[in-house]
Amino acid sequence: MDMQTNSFSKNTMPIRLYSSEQLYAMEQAWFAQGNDSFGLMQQAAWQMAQHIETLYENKCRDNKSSVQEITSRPYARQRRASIWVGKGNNGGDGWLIAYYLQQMGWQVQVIMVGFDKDDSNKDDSNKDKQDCVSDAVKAKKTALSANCPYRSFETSTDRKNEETDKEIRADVYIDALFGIGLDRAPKNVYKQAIFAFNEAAQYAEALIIAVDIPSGLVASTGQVFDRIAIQADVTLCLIARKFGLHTKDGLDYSGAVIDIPLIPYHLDSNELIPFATLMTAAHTLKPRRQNSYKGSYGHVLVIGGNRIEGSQGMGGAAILSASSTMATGAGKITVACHEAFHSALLTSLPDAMTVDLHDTDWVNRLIGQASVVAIGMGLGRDEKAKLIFISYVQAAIVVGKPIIIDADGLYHLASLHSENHKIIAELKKHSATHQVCLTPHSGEAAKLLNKEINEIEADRVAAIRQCATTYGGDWVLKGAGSLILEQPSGQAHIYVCGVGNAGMATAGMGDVLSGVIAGLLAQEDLKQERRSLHQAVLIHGLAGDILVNQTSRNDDNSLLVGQRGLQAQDMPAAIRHVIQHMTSSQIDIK
Ligand SMILES: NC(=O)C1=CN([C@@H]2O[C@H](COP(=O)(O)OP(=O)(O)OC[C@H]3O[C@@H](n4cnc5c(N)ncnc54)[C@H](O)[C@@H]3O)[C@@H](O)[C@H]2O)[C@@H](O)CC1
Ligand SMILES: Nc1ncnc2c1ncn2[C@@H]1O[C@H](COP(=O)(O)OP(=O)(O)O)[C@@H](O)[C@H]1O
Repeated sequence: MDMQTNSFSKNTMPIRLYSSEQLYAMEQAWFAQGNDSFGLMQQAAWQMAQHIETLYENKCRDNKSSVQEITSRPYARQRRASIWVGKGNNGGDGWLIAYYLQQMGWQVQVIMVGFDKDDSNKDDSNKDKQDCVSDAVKAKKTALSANCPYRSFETSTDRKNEETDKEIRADVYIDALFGIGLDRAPKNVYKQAIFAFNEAAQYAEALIIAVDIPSGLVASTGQVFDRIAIQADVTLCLIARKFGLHTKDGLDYSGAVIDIPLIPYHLDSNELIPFATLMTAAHTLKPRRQNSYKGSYGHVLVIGGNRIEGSQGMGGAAILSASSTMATGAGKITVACHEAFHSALLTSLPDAMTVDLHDTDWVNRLIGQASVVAIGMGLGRDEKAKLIFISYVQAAIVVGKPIIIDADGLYHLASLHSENHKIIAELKKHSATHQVCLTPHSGEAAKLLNKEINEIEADRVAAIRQCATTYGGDWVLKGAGSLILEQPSGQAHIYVCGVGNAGMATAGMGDVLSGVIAGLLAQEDLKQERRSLHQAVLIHGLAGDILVNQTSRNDDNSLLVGQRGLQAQDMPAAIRHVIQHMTSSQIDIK
């Protein structure tokens, strides 16, 4: 991969992401080479303890109100850590962190969650002989032999009325309840413990550290069940980056992620193919040739913006898409929309040419002339719109054009799939030799796969893979941490978009994305990866970030909008800004 990128964020290198299964496989491969599993746990915990101390010192330093306290005494009182442990190896890490922190002079308290009533006093020598929990048991014994204070977590029913909370009010709360082994919703004592942990840590205004992954977050999917998860400030990620930290709920619960690599898995010649790749920087764009003209940068045909009799119009979708296309630098654009919107379109985008969406002869002729066809944005879902969709997609296939399908186009595609319409197979065949990009959100993906939205959300990677297998082409599954699946030579690779923000959760943002994709694809002077689908998604996300100032160098404050109130119509100006930075020398904006 060409690593020349232009960054609007601190980390510019792509980051390989892995699933729980891959993480376990890495560990096993390491142990199979004769390396000791408890030794690895000790290393992990020791390094985490060091990080925790540094993070806490940094927090104190950054916290202006405590500056005096800090300067007047390095540690006037002992630093205090509350470490919540589960029964698995993640809990094992927690016990050892307690052990090392205590050695480093911290006052620690371990809160055991899910242990049997008398587990705390039990001699674990028998259990020790069992393989499944031996490292965690050894870790616990290590901590107990050093007299680390501990107690069992008390559920609301266990707790006696007169008893007050016995927990220390800690400076740092450490979550070692579940790691990558979490495979179902935390219930009963675990659920209560997670809520109690969050509440206690927030009340104490403490630093919240998650060991490996916040408990409650599923490493392979980024899903949190019913909002039951530890809300971390920092996640200390062991061995390799977990996919779930960077998409969906992971973005809300993980905080800053610090890698603790531990084993040299990347040096292994049988290296695992990553589950996905996290991208936060776009590829730099080369300047245009001086001796060029509009035809050198492609002609995009946007087909959408319909008005269905008796219902509302959707001209805005086509206008937003077209404006974004032009903002990326496409040479020419024609919009095939309902005649009722032509004047509105020309008022907001005089650069565009227009044609009546229902004038099939003209539109078919234009499909032959265009470099890229983007169809579906505000196209409408009625039968007439469906027939138009079929006819224009077929025309684009016949003349061998790249096709982008979004919004209502995806709706028709889903319905055509359920009817076994031949266009599905034709499109798939076309996608083997031409670029076909499809951009559903979870609701649209659910229709395309004939599933419920929660099934899509439960495993977005599986969903995007299934979309690609069923329909062919390259895909974006939109949302927080959008997934992008590209299969340039038949081999699917998944990217996670590491930029973008919740301000972009507004109507019309998807239309903007389809415009960016079309605009890049049309510019054939750019190399393949510079007009790839993940590049388009990154530009879209970076533009959204510039508008809400999630970049360190937002030198054009006139663009600033903020998350609430961000509108899709703000995007073209921001896209131009991003493209301009990407075309000049590398700039670090965060
Ligand atoms: N020696 C090692 O094997 C190492 C392990 N490491 C740590 O080990 C962790 C993985 O350990 P484990 O595989 O033991 O997994 P966990 O510690 O995440 O716990 C898994 C256990 O919890 C149970 N469980 C899962 N979901 C549950 C739920 N919702 N409610 C109740 N119980 C639930 C599972 O059935 C299983 O028994 C990593 O995340 C990492 O923190 C690291 O120390 C690196 C070295
Ligand atoms: N929370 C978020 N974080 C990052 N990006 C987001 C977020 N919410 C929405 N987006 C992005 O905004 C766009 C919204 O698209 P879509 O839902 O199709 O909107 P519409 O149909 O109204 O045009 C997608 O590219 C999506 O990834």
